[in-house]
Amino acid sequence: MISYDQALERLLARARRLPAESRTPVDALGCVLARDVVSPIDLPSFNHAAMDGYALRAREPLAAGSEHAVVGSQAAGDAAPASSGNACEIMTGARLPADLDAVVAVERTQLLARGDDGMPARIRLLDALAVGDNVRYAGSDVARGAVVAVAGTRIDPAHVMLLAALGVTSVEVVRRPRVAIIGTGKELLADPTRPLADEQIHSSNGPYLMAALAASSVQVLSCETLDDTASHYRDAVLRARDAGADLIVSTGAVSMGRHDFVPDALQALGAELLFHQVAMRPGKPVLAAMLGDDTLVLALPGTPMAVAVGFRFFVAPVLRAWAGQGSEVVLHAVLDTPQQPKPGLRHFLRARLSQGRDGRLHASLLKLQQPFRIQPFAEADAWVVLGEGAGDCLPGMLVEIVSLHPGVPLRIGTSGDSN
Ligand SMILES: Nc1nc2c(c(=O)[nH]1)N[C@H]1C(S)=C(S)[C@@H](COP(=O)(O)OP(=O)(O)OC[C@H]3O[C@@H](n4cnc5c(N)ncnc54)[C@H](O)[C@@H]3O)O[C@H]1N2
Ligand code: MOO
Repeated sequence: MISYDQALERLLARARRLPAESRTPVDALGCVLARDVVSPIDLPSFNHAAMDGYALRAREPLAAGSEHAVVGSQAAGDAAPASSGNACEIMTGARLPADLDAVVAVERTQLLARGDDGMPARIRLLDALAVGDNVRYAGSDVARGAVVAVAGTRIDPAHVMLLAALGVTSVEVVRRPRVAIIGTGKELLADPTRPLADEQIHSSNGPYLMAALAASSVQVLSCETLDDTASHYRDAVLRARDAGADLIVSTGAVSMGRHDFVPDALQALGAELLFHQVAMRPGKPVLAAMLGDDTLVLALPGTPMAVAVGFRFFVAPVLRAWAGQGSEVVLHAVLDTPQQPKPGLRHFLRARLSQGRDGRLHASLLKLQQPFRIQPFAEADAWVVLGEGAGDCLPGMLVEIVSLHPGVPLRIGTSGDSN
């Protein structure tokens, strides 16, 4: 049986980067940039007022109490007016007239006179004013030609705002991976609107994988639920491959039982076995195989936590490699619960996180860790990963933690009762 690290290495050795495609920034949400994005313009693109008030010329600093004639009014969207040399009424976001270089907020002035048209004609400054006061300079946010997002960045709404402000109409992103899901087991009821027979269970692995994959911006091609017939599994695998799946994730029928046909079925299809059984808990019976050069099959054990671990610790790193992203940053927390992991196995344990009074992140293992239990998964904040040689783990030691779902920041409980 190989170790988790060896298994992951074999997977990543076969993970080629997916091709790039062009998308609008909004359509690129959740996709990973294949190339750096360079700004085509300065942002802001012109010097503009940060306040509603008056634009003045302050090359020589203007003293508090100084009086100024006001000519004209400039609102956001107005073209730059001809230079008058006088003060000019101005609104937030309006382009600064070419010869003016400072803005005073209207409430920091005294209005001395209005013109016949009712417009401000003369003002007095309540404070001194210097060049650049309340001016937002062209290029002060982003300079034209600057790299604003690097290849490997996952586009989030903040990037969409930035790209839109720069007038970027298309970006090169890595094509979304195409994944097909196959659930096996004649006990499974896939349609929750139908009544559950005594011998049936609701299928939760398929919906979980659909949700987890969608949250990773993967295109889910299909989600099939099959009985325990090997030929049905082979047909479903071939259907998924022919539909263009980069990855087929199946659940169940991969262990030692009479009905665990997956290893033989994949062999019969001529798949190249990468590994079967990994020294880890949960999820030990996991199998990986290549169907040709382009389709990876990950056959996860059916037990719900074996599926969750398989997704988080095998599927997620492969998705990163396909997107040209490196491995995730390794995070640590102080262990609050003693644990005696079985030597030689990599353990993935569900934990609650809190920020202790010492200001550090603390991980408290949930009591019920059996892999069939789903409730503690929904209560957990993170995975704690214990290595094969972790030995007796005592409270106070630092342990590796991994967010429950890829791409989602760590959820941290608010109890704060750790010390
Ligand atoms: N003799 C041995 N028996 C088992 C071993 C072993 O080493 N020797 N390993 C155990 C481990 S660890 C796991 S994990 C399971 C995995 O078995 P399979 O991959 O063959 O999975 P199934 O038997 O098909 O299902 C296991 C369990 O999960 C339930 N299940 C399956 N699919 C779904 C689904 N879509 N939604 C919800 N629940 C599902 C299924 O009903 C079973 O209860 O094998 C151990 N046995
Ligand atoms: O892989 Mo299993 O989930 O330890 O029962």
